[in-house]
Amino acid sequence: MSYSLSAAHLPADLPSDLPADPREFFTDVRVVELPMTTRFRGITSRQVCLLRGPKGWAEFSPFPEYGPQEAHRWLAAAIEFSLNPHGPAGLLEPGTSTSSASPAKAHEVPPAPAYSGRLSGARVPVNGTVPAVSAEDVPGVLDRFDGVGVFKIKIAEHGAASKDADVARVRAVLAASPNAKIRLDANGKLSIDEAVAHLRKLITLDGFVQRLEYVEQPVANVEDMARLRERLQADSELCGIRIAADENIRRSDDPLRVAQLGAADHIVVKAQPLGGVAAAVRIVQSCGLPATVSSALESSIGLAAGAQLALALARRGEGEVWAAGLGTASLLAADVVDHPRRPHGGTINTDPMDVSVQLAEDHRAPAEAQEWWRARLAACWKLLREA
Ligand SMILES: O=C(O)CCC(=O)C1=CC=C[C@@H](O)[C@@H]1C(=O)O
Ligand SMILES: [Mg+2]
Repeated sequence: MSYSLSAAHLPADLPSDLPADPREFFTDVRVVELPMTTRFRGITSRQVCLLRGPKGWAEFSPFPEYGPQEAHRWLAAAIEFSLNPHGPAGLLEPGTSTSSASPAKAHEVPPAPAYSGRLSGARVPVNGTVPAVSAEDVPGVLDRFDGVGVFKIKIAEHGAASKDADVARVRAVLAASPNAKIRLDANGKLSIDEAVAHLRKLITLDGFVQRLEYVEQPVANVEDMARLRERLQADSELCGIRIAADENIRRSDDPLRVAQLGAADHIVVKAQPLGGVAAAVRIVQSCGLPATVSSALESSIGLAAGAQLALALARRGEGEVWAAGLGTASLLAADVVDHPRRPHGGTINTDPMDVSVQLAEDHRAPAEAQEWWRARLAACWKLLREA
């Protein structure tokens, strides 16, 4: 199956008549810097750019190290959301589950474990996210995620050298939350051999195998993911372990390669990096693998696009949904809305929200950051108009 990134990643309903100047489309632009409760992904504060579009606020917040080619898809997502704050219409017909569709390559996919959540009204179930903290800090982190039934635990922050700390952290989560399922995320920081060695150690933990849903991006490149998956399947101790692709989907020029190579049992999709809700749904449909929606560490404004994506996939799966990695407002020590979109009872609100002008002022980013984000917005806008 051939796949063109630019066409498939951009929302079908992106207006063709975008004005030359983004300020004619976004009537208010605010750059904020939000402190975090815990270091995550190497940062202790998160800068995001808030944009008021035709139908409300949206967020543009590619990570600072991403160049315009990658970041312009994030802007497509902001445009889409600012035009469709309740999600693009007519995306999915209920009753056609994306989770049970066949993968693009005939590679045996083990049956999915019990779904980790069920859609309830306008709220979606979420996982808690455990940064690479020390084992003793685990209970404090878990407390921030009210009622969640699954925790995603970061591992391999320093590659294989993190093994002992990872084992201690995972053990602490299993002990502190005895009924929760777990997921691991290595962000591609292990080699195949290191991933196998890590997993051999982790499976010795009480309850690990039974409670593990999947390991997200254990190794970096998609070919290695396929090799590792084959190796796990052939290993009598590790054969039940499922692999999920994250970076191989959201940072790839060809997200469908994951399914074509049989590189994963599961995919992680994020609304902003994939160019919006409609584009992400198309990728899930084309991959034909079960999907978890996750955040890009957005403010409560940006999390709404992820929540709409989770709702769209859940409707298609007749209400069943993998708990989304959208509980990350709990990793922020400040937000830009009056009632942050933090998990309660294991779910988050999916409603569009208004930026609090007061909070946006309180957390206004420094002048040089304002300038940098405005230049970035202009560069990405230009690329989108040329696409
Ligand atoms: O999925 C989650 O539980 C939370 C979101 C999350 O883990 C991430 C958000 C932003 C950047 C990423 O490095 C990271 C991820 O790898 O999934
Ligand atoms: Mg990840």
